[in-house]
Amino acid sequence: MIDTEPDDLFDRPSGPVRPFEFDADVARVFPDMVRRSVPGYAELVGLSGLVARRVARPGTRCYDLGCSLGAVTRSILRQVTGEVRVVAVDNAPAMIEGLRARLADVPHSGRVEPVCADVREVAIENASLVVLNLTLQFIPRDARLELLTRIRQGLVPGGVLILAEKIQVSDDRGGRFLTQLHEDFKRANGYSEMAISGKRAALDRVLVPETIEAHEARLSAAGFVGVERWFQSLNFVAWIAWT
Ligand SMILES: C[S@@+](CC[C@H](N)C(=O)[O-])C[C@H]1O[C@@H](n2cnc3c(N)ncnc32)[C@H](O)[C@@H]1O
Ligand SMILES: O=C(O)C(=O)C[C@]1(C(=O)O)C=C[C@@H](O)C=C1
Repeated sequence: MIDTEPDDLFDRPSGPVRPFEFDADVARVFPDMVRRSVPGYAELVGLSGLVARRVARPGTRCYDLGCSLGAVTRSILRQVTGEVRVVAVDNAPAMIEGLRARLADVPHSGRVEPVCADVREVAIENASLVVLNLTLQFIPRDARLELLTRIRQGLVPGGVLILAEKIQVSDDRGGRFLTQLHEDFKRANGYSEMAISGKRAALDRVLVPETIEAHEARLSAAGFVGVERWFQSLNFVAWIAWT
């Protein structure tokens, strides 16, 4: 088992803001970063495996799009036995390298196909499950509908999409409260004020969140006939969408 290193990437004053990138430094600390930054992350990953168990059919594929180090891929492997392949896609070479290393001692990892590519360039075919866990938010906004439409077209009958995103909250008291609580969550997990504000600046215009309403309207526009919001922790929301 490969350990994660502690995330201290934003703990030093860094001069001009550099846009956030999924480079080798982020890949090295990613498990610690995502656990301390995304409330409910472990639960979401575990539940995604249970969704896979329910929907994956022998002879089909599960896609983990924007797989990072493969937490969702491993969750699927833990829950789904039998003839199901998992296609794990990320365009960050350091993430795919880390995924391969983490699969080395995982049972049934021969069923995983790691792919280093842009998710917009990857064919989605014969899919019983597609997972976009905290990935769509990094895709240019004008490319999101086309990606979701291709995913919907690649699903077999009964197949589902799991979409999980940081959401844009409204600029009212309730929305501001969620944002403050998310920052409290980071503080409670040991992030400094400098780290919180440094990362906020680096993510600006890189992670582009949208409202719950915008996501749900786009899922319908992409042709999904059923959309269920099944998970929310502060300003992180997940949907299941089916054809
Ligand atoms: C927040 S991480 C996803 C976390 C991961 N799904 C998990 O559950 O641990 C976002 C990932 O999406 C990847 N990514 C962003 N844009 C991408 C694109 N256009 N194509 C492929 N991967 C992309 C990043 O490299 C990064 O690893
Ligand atoms: O919103 C933040 O501050 C985050 O850190 C969120 C987030 C994400 O949602 O992907 C951003 C970058 C890292 O990948 C981990 C978590």
